[in-house]
Amino acid sequence: GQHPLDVEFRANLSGNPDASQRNLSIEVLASDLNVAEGFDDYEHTQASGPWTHTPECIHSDDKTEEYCVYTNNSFAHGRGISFFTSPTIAVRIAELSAFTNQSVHDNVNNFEDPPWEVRDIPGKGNGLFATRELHRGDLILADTPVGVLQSDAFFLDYLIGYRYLHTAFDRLPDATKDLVMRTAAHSPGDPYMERINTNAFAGEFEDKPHFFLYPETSLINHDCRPNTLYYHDTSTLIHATYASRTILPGEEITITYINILQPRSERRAVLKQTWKFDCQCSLCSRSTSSNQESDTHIARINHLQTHLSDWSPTSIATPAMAEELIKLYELEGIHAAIGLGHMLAALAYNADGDVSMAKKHARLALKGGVVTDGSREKDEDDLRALRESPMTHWSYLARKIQELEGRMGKGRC
Ligand SMILES: C[S@@+](CC[C@H](N)C(=O)[O-])C[C@H]1O[C@@H](n2cnc3c(N)ncnc32)[C@H](O)[C@@H]1O
Repeated sequence: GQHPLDVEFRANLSGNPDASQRNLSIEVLASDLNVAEGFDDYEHTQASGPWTHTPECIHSDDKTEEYCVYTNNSFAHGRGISFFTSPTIAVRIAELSAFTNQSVHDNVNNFEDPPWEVRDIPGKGNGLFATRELHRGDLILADTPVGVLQSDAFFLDYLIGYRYLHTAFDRLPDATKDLVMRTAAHSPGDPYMERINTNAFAGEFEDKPHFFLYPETSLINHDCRPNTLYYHDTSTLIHATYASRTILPGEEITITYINILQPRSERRAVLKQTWKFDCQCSLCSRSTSSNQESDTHIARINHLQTHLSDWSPTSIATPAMAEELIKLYELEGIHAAIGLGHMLAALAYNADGDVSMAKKHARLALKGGVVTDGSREKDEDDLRALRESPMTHWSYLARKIQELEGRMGKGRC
């Protein structure tokens, strides 16, 4: 599993240079949609599932790849949703609780009395500002995506992909289309594609890369030391953003668009390239010496995380490394990772046979909230098992045993 801080959640979808290298049997990109060859636009006649419109499909010349627009415009009590994805994935989508149990969306997309207001900030556009004091774990907003798009679908032919993108959004209810058009577009170009590029989250869905557009979450600006963390539930499709520390009224609510465990220069380069702004965030605008110190901490954090996640026989991880990691997260203000730090500490202590320290950190990890690969439930179940019964947990003495086996192995040779 990957830690969320290791994942770039937002990335650029248009004009991917890899497209030409992909091994697809497709015609050369046609300059005019009307003369594009090699594609059959056709409608699926055996459409089934929760779709309110007939899926519209595109496929590669050799028919090994097919992608369709699937819309349900009553999704989430009338907000609607469109997918541009493969038929096999659409079958799986129809089975999600998001479609089989409408009540999962009873308390989302509700912005009647939010703990924030939208303000326009010079140089940043709109942003969210807290109107009440928020504490770690408080919900800031939860919304469902209006567009979910498999990136591969665009590699067949960008221009035709754009047309399907338009079909996907045009089929949504008018109020939802307005929400989409109210999100920012940082570059001129196709209005929908630019909104995806500026606002969408990139993630895996059914093991394939997809982009998710959440209209309200899109209002949150970036900070390299954000005061929130977020979870995406792949079953309900709800994206929920929570406070990761105390946020005072009037303070801007921020998330990170990038892996924040990179040095300042790299962070700024990605933000400039993908989101077209020069980052002046709380961290980036500190003095050079303060940033050099932070870069050193970040390098050390990456080093410690790597070792503490290493369960191979050659792992050199120790509980002391986990304690150092937690201190560094705190020192650097990486609040979202505190739960992860305690989880790594719980495992490191248990792997060393220190059951009482393992239990203590398992408790703190559960309290802090932890998500390593997008599945909070999985991590929490594992931590609860560790807290209840450390000696039967998979991690118990794991590194000690490996160390012993290593020594015995050497002895035998
Ligand atoms: C997802 S949108 C955020 C909301 C946006 N400000 C709006 O008006 O709707 C991303 C865009 O906001 C701007 N932005 C986000 N964070 C920023 C920051 N820290 N500094 C300057 N601009 C920022 C950039 O133009 C970026 O492409």
